[in-house]
Amino acid sequence: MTEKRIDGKAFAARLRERIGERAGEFAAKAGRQPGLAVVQVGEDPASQVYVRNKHKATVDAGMESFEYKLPADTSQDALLDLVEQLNLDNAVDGILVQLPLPNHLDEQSVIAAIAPDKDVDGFHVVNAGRLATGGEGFVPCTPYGCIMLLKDRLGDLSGKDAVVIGRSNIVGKPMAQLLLNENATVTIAHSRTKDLPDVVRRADIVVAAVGRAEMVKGDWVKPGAVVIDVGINRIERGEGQKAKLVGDVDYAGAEERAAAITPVPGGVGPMTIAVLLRNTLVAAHRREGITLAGDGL
Ligand SMILES: Nc1nc2c(c(=O)[nH]1)N[C@@H](CN(C=O)c1ccc(C(=O)N[C@@H](CCC(=O)O)C(=O)O)cc1)CN2
Ligand SMILES: [Mg+2]
Repeated sequence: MTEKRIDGKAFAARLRERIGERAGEFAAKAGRQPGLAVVQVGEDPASQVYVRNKHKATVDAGMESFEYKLPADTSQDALLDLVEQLNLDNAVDGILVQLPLPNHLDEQSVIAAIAPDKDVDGFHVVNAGRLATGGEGFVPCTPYGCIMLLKDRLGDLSGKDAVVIGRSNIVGKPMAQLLLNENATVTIAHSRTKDLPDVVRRADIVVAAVGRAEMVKGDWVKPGAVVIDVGINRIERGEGQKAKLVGDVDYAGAEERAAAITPVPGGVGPMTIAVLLRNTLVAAHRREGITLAGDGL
């Protein structure tokens, strides 16, 4: 019997291995490695971990990693100047500005400054528009990773009833768009949705991306549904104890009814970095005019 728990960590590790092989083939053809520039402003502890993990995963996959760590008081102009410099740098295929930025910086205008064809996060409005209209762009890494896990478990998503809880630009909206592109029937639920438990109970696929610890209860889940938990919530446990990570779904309750479910940690999170490498590989091929078979995976 297939295990209920969807092991995103193992799935992502296999993906990174294949991407590494493709990066080697690219380097042999192009005479250079694919390059990813990651910009971090300030010292948010979670961001430090994610940026460190991105650097390691990039190097392990045979790609070049360019890291820029700027002080928390960096000005908007200085950050925009760096982005412009990276837009013009031929060794850089992908640019990522780690979010969140310190409060005095305007995230939207920083994202807008990234060249769309180097926007491996898929956050630029041009890429959001391409996703919505069927163009060739970059899809945000976390939702793309969720779709990969869903297709791996369910195969064809056509005709499935899907509920996405959360409407952020970086997860909820692109997730809904990707599900629609797979011919699912999609509902986007949010803080003003009426009778949320009943809306969720109708779904074959539940994607929770609200950022509220264990908000989705077990008895909201339709028996046999597939549950994808995007939430990463840190629960402090007092003096000297490590914080506990939980998702947006009550895992123990939901697992009893779901056909399959992603854990936190070890579910969706690791897919984010694997897809980032995939997007960087795709960007490098497009920029060099080298064909990459399939979708790069
Ligand atoms: N520019 C971006 N900023 C942010 C993104 C993004 O995709 N682009 N996403 C998140 C942070 N993020 C990557 O940047 C990220 C989050 C979580 C994980 C992950 O592997 N999580 C682990 C748990 C790790 C932990 O202990 O915290 C898991 O779920 O198993 C990877 C990447 C916000 N910012
Ligand atoms: Mg801000």
